[in-house]
Amino acid sequence: MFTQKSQLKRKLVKTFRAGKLHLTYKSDKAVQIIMPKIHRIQIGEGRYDYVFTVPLGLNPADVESKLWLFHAQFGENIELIRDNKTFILSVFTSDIPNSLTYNYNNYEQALANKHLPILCGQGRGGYVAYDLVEHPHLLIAGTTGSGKSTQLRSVLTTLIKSKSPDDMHLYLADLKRSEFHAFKNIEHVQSVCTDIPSLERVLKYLEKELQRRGDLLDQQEQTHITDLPTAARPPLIIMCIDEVVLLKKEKKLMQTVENISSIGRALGVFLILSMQRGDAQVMDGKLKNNLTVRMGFRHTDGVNSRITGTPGAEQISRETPGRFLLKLDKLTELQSPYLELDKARELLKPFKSVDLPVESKTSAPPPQRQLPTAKTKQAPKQEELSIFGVLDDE
Ligand SMILES: Nc1ncnc2c1ncn2[C@@H]1O[C@H](COP(=O)(O)OP(=O)(O)OP(=O)(O)O)[C@@H](O)[C@H]1O
Repeated sequence: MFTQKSQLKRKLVKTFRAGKLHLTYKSDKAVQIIMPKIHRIQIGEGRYDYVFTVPLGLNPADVESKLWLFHAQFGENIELIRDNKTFILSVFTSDIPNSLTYNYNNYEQALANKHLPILCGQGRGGYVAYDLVEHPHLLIAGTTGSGKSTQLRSVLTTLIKSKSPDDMHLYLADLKRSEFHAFKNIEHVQSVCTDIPSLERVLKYLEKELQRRGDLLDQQEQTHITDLPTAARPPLIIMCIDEVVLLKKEKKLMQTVENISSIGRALGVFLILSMQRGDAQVMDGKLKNNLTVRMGFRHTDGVNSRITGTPGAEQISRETPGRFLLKLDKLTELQSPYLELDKARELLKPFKSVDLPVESKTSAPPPQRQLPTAKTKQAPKQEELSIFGVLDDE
């Protein structure tokens, strides 16, 4: 280990020298060179990381401007992150896999300690997942066959497996009627809409829910739903709309979607939207700014991938479905887990409630007349629907 670290250190010092990334003091008798200080070299699985700081007098921007030099020395799979005078140079020794079979057990560590863990995939540094509560509202975009639906399936299945139906409610909308069959009658899933009227009802319900949750936070003098005591905390809600572009002409519905994107974070209501390509009209104004995380699968051209917010997604090869660029704090290339429909059905089996007629589940959101409390958190069973009716015109 010691000799390996010495070799790695020499490699970095050589890079500093080649790029003249040091201070040089000359006197009559000698030349003194002050190199950046290497504080740590950490060797991990599939990667090693250097932590170094530049000496006072050397502009840290010079290091950043010579990124090409680090690439020349360490290869393409590196990442250079700067925090003031300190840099972390990560060198990835394993490449991104071309395919990754979904295996929930492998992701448990990446999913831990997150309110709503969004499993993204595997990158050069290992598995990547983030918390939707910390980074609200997700857009998944990519041309046909690029792997969006598979990713949605994996994201939703992972959420269902890792969260209890008391803590998370899902509302799914699929106007193409091609996705989400596997999620019908799953305990967490409050509704699967396949037409505009049913989606309209759900969004109306969510508008009221936002209002109710805002009132609750006022009463409890809290700013975020996750700050409430567990007993008073309503479940986190995710509204997931596949091919949201189909709603473009539905101004009222889009208004609600926008509204959720603006105020949903504090109130515990989040969006996951998907579309085939970045649509400037849909991705206009508020919505664009509020969808803080983007997954850009293969795009057909650079204009669309820039609208999606994942420039470079047009260069993803047709040969690697499931490959995408994740825009979180920065752009990262990842491979999404491949979860086939049959396998998803198998994984979801334990969460199926009684097999009810599809219509009753798809036609209405749960009839929650008041904010769910610990006792009422669980969505009422379907039989109760007929007693309460639909809350549209409350
Ligand atoms: N993560 C993945 N790893 C390997 N292959 C994948 C992955 N995701 C998708 N594929 C392959 O690509 C095909 C298309 O994927 P998918 O249906 O998810 O694309 P899509 O972008 O949703 O397309 P559409 O918009 O037409 O529905 C899948 O049938 C599968 O063969």
